[in-house]
This record gives sequence, C-alpha cells and structure tokens, in this order.
Amino acid sequence: MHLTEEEVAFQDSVRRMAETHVAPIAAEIDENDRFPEELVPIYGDMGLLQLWVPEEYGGPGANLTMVCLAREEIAKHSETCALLAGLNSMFALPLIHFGTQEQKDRMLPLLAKGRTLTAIALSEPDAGSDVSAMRTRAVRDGDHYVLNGQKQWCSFGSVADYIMIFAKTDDGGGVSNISPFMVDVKNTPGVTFGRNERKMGMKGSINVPIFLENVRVPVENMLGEEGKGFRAAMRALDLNRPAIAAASLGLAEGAMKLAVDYARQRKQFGKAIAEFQGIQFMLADMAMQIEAARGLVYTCARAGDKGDFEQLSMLASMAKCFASDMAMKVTTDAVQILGGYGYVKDYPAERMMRDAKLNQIFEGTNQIQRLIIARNLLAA
Ligand SMILES: CC(C)(COP(=O)(O)OP(=O)(O)OC[C@H]1O[C@@H](n2cnc3c(N)ncnc32)[C@H](O)[C@@H]1OP(=O)(O)O)[C@@H](O)C(=O)NCCC(=O)NCCSC(=O)CCS(=O)O
Repeated sequence: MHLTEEEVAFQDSVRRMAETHVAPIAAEIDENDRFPEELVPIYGDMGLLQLWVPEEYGGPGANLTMVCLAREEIAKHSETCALLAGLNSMFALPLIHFGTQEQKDRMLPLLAKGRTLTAIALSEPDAGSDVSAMRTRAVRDGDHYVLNGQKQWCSFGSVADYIMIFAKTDDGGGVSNISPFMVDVKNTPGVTFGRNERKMGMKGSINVPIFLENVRVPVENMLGEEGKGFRAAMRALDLNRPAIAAASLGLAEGAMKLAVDYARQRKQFGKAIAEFQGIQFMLADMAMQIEAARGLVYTCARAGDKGDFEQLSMLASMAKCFASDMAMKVTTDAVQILGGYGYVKDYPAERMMRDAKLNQIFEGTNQIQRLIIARNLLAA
C-alpha cells in the first residue's frame, strides 16, 4: 500500500495521539462502560471527529484512506475510541453527497469546528438488516414534517447534538418513500432516549433506542428529494463499512502484538512459549490474515478516494466482512495464547475479543455483506 507524505504524517500524528490519550484510558472506559468525553476536544482539535468535512467548509477534507488510517491506529488500543474518529461520518456523508448547497452551508461549518457530535438513526426494533421495513413516519404539516416512531441501536445518540433520522413519508413498502431528516435533538420537543444498551463489548460507545413523538422538523431539514433517501443511507454505509474494516484491522494488530509480547516472556517447560511451534504457527496465521485484510481494506479505501462508488459497494462489503471475521479469529487466538491470563481482565485480550464480535454484526451483519457481494457478482 503506497501512502502519500501527507497520509504518512497524518498516520504518525494519530499514532502518537492514541499512545498518549487513548492507551491509558482504554481499560477503564471498558470497565466502567464510560463514554470518553475527554477525547472530544482532543479529536476535535485534530480534525478527527469531523474527518470528512471538506476544506471549503473549514474541515480537514480527509479521504477514505485517512479515515481508515485513523480508525486502524486508534483501534490498536481501543476500538471504542476508534469509533469516535470520524464519528460524524454517518451524518456528514449523506449531507455532503445528497444535501442542497444551503444545507451544506448551514451545517458543515458547524461540524468543522470539531465540537458538534452527530449520529444516524436508521435501524428500528423490527427493521435491522431490512432497512426498507422501517415504520417511522414523517407526515408533512405546512412548513414542517411531523415524525413519529422508534429507532434502535443509535450509536452515540444520547450525546449527539444532531441526528440524521430516516423515516417514511408514506405507508407503502419498498425503498421509494424513505427520507433523511436532520434533527437538532437537544432543542426539538418529542425526542427521548432509552437506556444505553448493556453490550458484551465496545463498552463506552453508546447505543440507545430513540422515541419520536410528534417531532416537528422544518421542511428545509429534509435531505434531497422526498422519498429518495434510501440511496443516501446506502452511500453512507458503503463509505463507513471500510472504516469498520480498518478498526477491525487495528484491533487484530493490537491483539497480535499482545500475543507476541506475551509468548516471548511467558516461560513453560523451561523456555519461552514463543519457542514452541504450536504457538509460532498461531502467530504466523495471525500475521498472514492481518496482511490479507490490510490489502483489501486499503484497496477498498482507494476505490472510495477515486469516487468509484459502483466498485466501492462490493469492496466495502468484502473488506468489512473479511476484516471483522479475521479480527474475531485473531483476538480469539490471542486469548488462547495468553491462556488463563487471556480470559481475565488483567490483560486486554478478552476486551479485544468482546469488541471484535460487534464488528461482525453492526453496519450490516456479515451475512448481509455476503448477500451484497453475491448480488453484485450475479448482476455483473
Ligand atoms: C439488504 C440491503 C443491502 C438491500 O436492501 P433491499 O433488498 O431492500 O434493496 P435493493 O433491492 O437491493 O435496492 C433498492 C434500491 O436501492 C439501490 N441500491 C441498493 N444498494 C445501493 C447502494 N449501495 N448504492 C446505491 N444504490 C443502492 C438499488 O439499486 C435499488 O434501486 P432501484 O430501486 O433498482 O432503482 C440493505 O437493506 C442493507 O444494506 N441492509 C443492511 C443495513 C445495515 O447495514 N444496517 C446497519 C445500520 S447502521 C447501525 O447499525 C448503527 C445504528 S443505526 O442507528 O442504524
């Protein structure tokens, strides 16, 4: 993978930031399931929250490769903290790709300042993989839309200032009646949040249900043409799945480093366990799988940088699926190499294994990724 000088400098600065600010809190935020709010100004000042915001609006104007580099570096220490890099992606991407000039002029300079948190609300209790089954309704009433319904799993929802909420503008099935609405959730009556989900892993990253009761949203906050929002959701997912893949890559690299360090110092039968072939083969498999995932992640990122969206969709699914399955295997093997110490909280191996599981599920399960890959193959 060839990186430009600018990309290498960016990667170095994120690596240093992660060693200084993320590594020391990684175990504690997991232990306490605490949102690491102290990282918000640090990331904001480095442009990490608002990576995608173009330079013309005051943002860093990062490309997909840089988003992936940031996620990879931070996830070596904590995937929860990695998810905060490009936190604004899922809100900003539909806006950048499908918003009107007026909407971009209004919202993007605000995001560029690096203190505004945003989220996306797509999934519902009965509409996860099947996005088009959503039931949240938006009914036009004069110069407003009135939103009613329930969203589920909203990442960072209860700390967000703005949420891109997807709703249907009529009762029909299919995807031709879905629209995204930018909602100023802290200043709009009718929006309430449920309890932060008690997850197995990725603790400290918030996931909440959202209840929408007669939420009045100005017409000018609907993105694009009414009913044409499904493509905006898919574009955001196509551009964010590689970032989940990159976080999986970083997580696996962190787990492999831990396993290598441990295998070198742990002595059994009179020698370091790294001298046993059984351990060496496991470490070699980890390294091979990590490098294979890296190739796929950054090939995919370059397709995104070129704006080749037709290619990107399938590559994004391949990268997300392959890298997250790989991270599950590598983190599980890291726990195995650490033995009993891998299974307890004295080492981060068990946290990494718990975190890895979510990557196979969110942003579209790996079964959905395989379905997208197969559909692309068969349509060709
Ligand atoms: C399963 C899906 C991939 C597809 O769903 P459908 O089978 O319902 O839709 P299709 O018939 O495939 O497509 C309908 C329509 O859209 C066009 N399309 C499809 N994909 C794309 C794309 N990537 N880019 C552009 N356009 C696209 C397609 O050509 C059709 O157009 P025509 O009607 O022919 O003109 C999808 O539902 C899916 O990805 N499901 C997974 C959802 C997911 O990832 N959810 C996670 C959400 S994020 C999260 O978990 C955080 C929490 S949050 O609050 O939600």
